[in-house]
Order: sequence, then structure tokens, then C-alpha cells
Amino acid sequence: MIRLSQSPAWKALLGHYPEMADTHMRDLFASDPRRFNKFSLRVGDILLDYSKNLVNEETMRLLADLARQQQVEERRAAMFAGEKINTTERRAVLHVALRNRSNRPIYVDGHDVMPEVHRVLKHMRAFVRRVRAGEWTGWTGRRITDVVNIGIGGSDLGPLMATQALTYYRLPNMRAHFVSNVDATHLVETLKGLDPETTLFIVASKTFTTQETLTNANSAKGWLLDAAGDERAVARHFVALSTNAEAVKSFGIDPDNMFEFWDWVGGRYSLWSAIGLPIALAVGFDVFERLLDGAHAMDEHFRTTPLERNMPVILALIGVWYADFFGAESLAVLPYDQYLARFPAYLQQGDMESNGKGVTLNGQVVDYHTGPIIWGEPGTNGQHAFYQLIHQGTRMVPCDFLAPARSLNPVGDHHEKLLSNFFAQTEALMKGKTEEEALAEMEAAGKEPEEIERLLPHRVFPGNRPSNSILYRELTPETLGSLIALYEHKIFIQGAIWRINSFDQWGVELGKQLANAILPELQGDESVTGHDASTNGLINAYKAMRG
Ligand SMILES: O=P(O)(O)OC[C@H]1O[C@](O)(CO)[C@@H](O)[C@@H]1O
Repeated sequence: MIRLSQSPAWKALLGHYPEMADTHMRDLFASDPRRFNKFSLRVGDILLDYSKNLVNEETMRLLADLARQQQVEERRAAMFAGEKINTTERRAVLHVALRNRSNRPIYVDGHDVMPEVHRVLKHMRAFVRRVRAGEWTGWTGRRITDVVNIGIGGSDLGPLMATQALTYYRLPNMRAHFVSNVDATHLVETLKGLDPETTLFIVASKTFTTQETLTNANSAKGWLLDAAGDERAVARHFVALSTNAEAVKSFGIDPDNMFEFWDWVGGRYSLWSAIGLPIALAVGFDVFERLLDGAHAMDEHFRTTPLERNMPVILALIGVWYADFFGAESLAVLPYDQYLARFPAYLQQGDMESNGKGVTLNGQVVDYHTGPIIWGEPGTNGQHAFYQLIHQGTRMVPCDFLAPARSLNPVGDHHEKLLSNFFAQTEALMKGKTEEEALAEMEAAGKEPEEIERLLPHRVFPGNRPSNSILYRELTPETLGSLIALYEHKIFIQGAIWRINSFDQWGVELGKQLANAILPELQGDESVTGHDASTNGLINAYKAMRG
């Protein structure tokens, strides 16, 4: 197979790049009054404006050619058809089945998975109802007031982000907590103030072998048993979300209290599965289903819409354009929505664990860049922290700005102020401020020539800095579901273009392996000599310092 970097569509983009690298977006807007109409699209309540990018119609056509050349339509069809597109692990990739709200069957190995999906959803619904109604009680008969999800990575970030994003929809009398880090501080500080009699632990782990999660779960069990003094209490206070029934059983959790999912659900794509149980406990099952509905709506858009009008595909193509042709290293995700404060952190795993790969599906080392570094904070906080670099630094930092048209908390003019910043930032990044404009401004303000000379270069903004704006009507559960699915599919399309496997994560293994080897070496006071000089030195210094 011809290398991507040698392929006709790639070369065509390379040929087109100098023209766009030499273009200022100001001129693109000046020369085309219809630019916004041409480069924006709407799916349900979500509007994507991608006009503030270094693209013209030719760019988008060439990028769509690249997508077709890379057979993204066939890859998309293969995913929905349950083919084992996660080739290294020989697994199907079917998070779309978890939120398939149609009657369409979805097959893996000739077997329709939808009845199992519905069975687990029913199990979850019944459990949520019992807990919320106070029918499921702790060992002393008191109702559950606090749920502690113990999980890490995909078994933490998705449910945590979504539970936080849906705070407005939370039902009373139930607090949700999330413990992930193996640093005992996380567990200890979370348990302070909680009552073992009214606390339910959800042990969330796809594999049920993850060191951090099992360590935290065992310590939580110890905390419970210190209070209850009776092993039988565990059954009332621990449930598991996993694919590994055997390991759940050997931990001491009753298989009846295990909510199952399947190997075709990737950890970072799992919040729609049983892993969503803490979300459902916090907001109720109806709201959880609305989240699934929203994701399904985006799935249908993604599955059925031609590439040129397909929102996840467009986001993906623009990302490839910057990563591979402009050399952009990162993508800043900037939600002007406090409810989405953890969205960038969630996408760090979603994107970087998926597309942080350096070999193709065939095992060939790539000679182009793959997934970007994802980072970000909610606006307007970011503005007062790192936007300086985005506006005037030496790097190109493509940005995704997200904001709701309507606030769920309409207080005074907060929302207008928030959104004026949202609009202003993308405008400022695109237009910048020329030397002439800065000069005219300073002269109009009556500045002395000395001051003008001293400050003028500092007051110039190059502009031409790209951004996408994603404006949605209001943060409903459906919209949240659609937004998450939008990014999931974007990541998938980018992986398809780069010919990498977006659904494995071998890169996390080496660190785990070495930590397992080092753990026993931390016992005792003898010097360690088996590593490189730095690692030996650090371990021995640690032994000396800990006393
Ligand atoms: O749900 P598990 O099996 O505990 O895994 C947790 C996380 O660990 C990883 O395997 C590696 O970090 C992630 O892919 C996953 O989300």
C-alpha cells in the first residue's frame, strides 16, 4: 500500500499548502461575504462555525479527497457493522451500539448485541430506582446518600465529566464522588465526612485488574469493614461495573451486583455503558437516557451524512490540516460553559490515548504527525492565564471554542459578558491588530512619541490564528451527548486518515510494567543498582529521605 505521505491526495494538499500559508484570514473574509454561510453547519441544536480557519473551498475539497482516498466511509461502515476494526486486540468498536436508540440490530460475530445492551440498561434503571427510592439500603437499613465511583482513565474521566456537566439536572439527596488516583490522599480526603452506613461504592473497571482501582477499592472495603465489622456489609455497599465477572467475584462483590459491559466497548468510549451508572444515580435514569439519545442523534448524522456536510468529519479534516501541513502541535479546547470544566481533561484521554500512535495498522512507522496534544480550561479563566501565548506567542495553537446560547443560570448580565468574550476571542485571534491599527489607536489616545515607539511592537497582534466555534442552544443532556459523540467520531476519522488504530493503548503498558518491577524494590533499605544511574539515584534518595 502506498504511504499516506506519498499518496496523491496528500501531495495535492502539500501543493495547496503554500497558497494558504501565505493567506491572511482577514483577506478571506474581506473577499467573500458568504464565508460564514459556506463554512458553517448545523446539526440539531449545535452550530459549527469553521470559517475562521485557514481554508478555502479548494482546501475543503482536497481534504475531503484525502478522506475518501483513506476510505473513511468504508471504515465508518465497518465500525457500525461491528467489524473488528481494533485489529491489534481483535475487537469490534461499538460504543454506538450502547446508544443505539433505533430498532436496528448491530452484530458482532453474527450475534445481535442489542438485546444485551437493553438488558443491562434495564438492570441499571432498576438499580437506580431502588437506590433513589431508598429501597436499596446500607447494612443498617439507612438509605444511600453518597456514591463513590472508584475507577481511573475511561472508568473515571467520562462519568466524572458528564456528572459534573449535568449538575443542573442532579436530583436531590444524592452526592456523587470520584476517586481515581492511587495516591491515598484522593480516597482519604473523599471519605472524610462520609458515613459508611450511607455510602455506596461503585468499583468501575473494564478489566478489573487495574492497580489503582483495586488498591482504592480494597482500602475502601477496609474503611467500610472497620465500621461494619461484618463481611456481609460488603454486598450492600459495593457494586461493580466490569467485563470481568470472575475478578469481580473474587473481590467479594456479588455477581448480581455487577453491571456488565463487553470487550467491544473501549474504556475511553464507555460512559454510555454500565460505566455510566454514577451519572444515572446522580441525575436519574431518564436524564441518562436523554444523554444516550443525544449521542445517537450525532451517530445518525455521522453515519448518514456525506463527508462535506458531516460535522465530525469536518472537525477531523481541519485538525489534520493543521497537524500535518502547518505543524501545529496541540489543540486547545475552550468551553465557555462552566459545566464543561472537565471536558478538556476528558478529551485528553479520548483523543491522546486514541491517536497518540506512531505506527500504522500494518505496523509501519509513520512519517507524518498523528494526534495533537489536547489541553484547555474553561473560558474566561483561560483568558487570564494562557491566551497571551495563543494571541502573540510563536506557535500556532488551533482552538475549539464552545458555548451555550442560553445559560442554565441566567443571572444579571453574566451570560452576555461571557459570550461577548467568546465572540471577541475568536474575532481577535482571526483579525489580530496591524501595526497601523495599533499606531492609530495610540495616537488617538494621545500617547507621546517615545511611548509609541517603545510599545508599538508589543501592541501588534499577528492574527490569522485559527479557531472553530461550536455554539449550542443550551446544555441539555441531549446536547452533551451529541457533543461527546461529535468528538468521538472526529477522533475516529482522524485515526482512519492516519491509518492508525485509535482503539488500542499499548503505550500505557511500559510504565505499568516497570512500576510493577520497582514496587518490590521499594521494600527494605538496601541500595538499588539494577537501573540506569538516574533511576537508581532517585530510588536510593527516596529511601534515604523517607527515613
Ligand atoms: O477500566 P480499567 O480496565 O480499570 O482501565 C482503566 C484505564 O486504563 C487504561 O487501560 C490505560 O490507562 C485505559 O485505557 C482505561 O480507560
